[in-house]
Amino acid sequence: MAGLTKIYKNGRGVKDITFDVYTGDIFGFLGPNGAGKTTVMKGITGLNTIQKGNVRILGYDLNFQFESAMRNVGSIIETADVYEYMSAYENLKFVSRFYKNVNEEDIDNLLELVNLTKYKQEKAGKFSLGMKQRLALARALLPNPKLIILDEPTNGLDIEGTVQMRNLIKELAEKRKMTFFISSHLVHEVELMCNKVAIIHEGRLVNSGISIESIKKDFNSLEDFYLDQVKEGGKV
Ligand SMILES: Nc1ncnc2c1ncn2[C@@H]1O[C@H](COP(=O)(O)OP(=O)(O)OP(=O)(O)O)[C@@H](O)[C@H]1O
Repeated sequence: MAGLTKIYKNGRGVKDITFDVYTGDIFGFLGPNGAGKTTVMKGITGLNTIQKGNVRILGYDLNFQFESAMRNVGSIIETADVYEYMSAYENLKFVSRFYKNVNEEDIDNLLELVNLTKYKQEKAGKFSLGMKQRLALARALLPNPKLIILDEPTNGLDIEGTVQMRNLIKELAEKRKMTFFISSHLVHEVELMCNKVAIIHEGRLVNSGISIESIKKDFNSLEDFYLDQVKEGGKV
């Protein structure tokens, strides 16, 4: 992504966001509330129009080859929307009609993967937030995407739900070689889940695409690094 800019009418938004996510990364996009994470994620999934900048996904230019670019992308942006009046199975079955080559076995495998087999026939409206998040993730995985974009996937989850989601993401990255781009305002969560981090603050990128392992050679924690970086930018 190079120079991504989206300024809303009220003057807020994001400016000149540039970084690369590489295959196999679990890339954390870290920033406080209102920093601009969702705006960037909407920009790279076509949910809002960007005013400037280029986004390439798996070699495809988002401006000119949108469908090819998005064919390999699964995403959950803002809310884990599920159809509450449908069962877990029906949710996946319904959405699977939009994709070629998804069969019953794939749906069962996904339900198993996100630990919802037991609740296959239960209405999603009765699910906990964690279960809804996992169902939404299963739905995003239906087309077997190479890149998964998740906006605050552990937001509002309890400890168990958070651990389950984190382990699931790590498992998918390791075993299925999926690449993740994940936004979060939770520094510890990013430290535990991701291998790289970019920091956004007040609509500007403070730092981009650094390996967390290398950060921890110089800093006690990602939190110390974050505070150092944001201070250096004169922001706190
Ligand atoms: N549709 C909109 N119209 C005007 N301003 C907006 C709009 N959407 C977001 N903003 C503003 O743009 C800035 C970035 O918002 P954004 O939702 O991208 O931040 P975020 O980092 O995702 O925050 P959060 O973690 O709270 O969701 C904020 O100041 C927000 O108030």
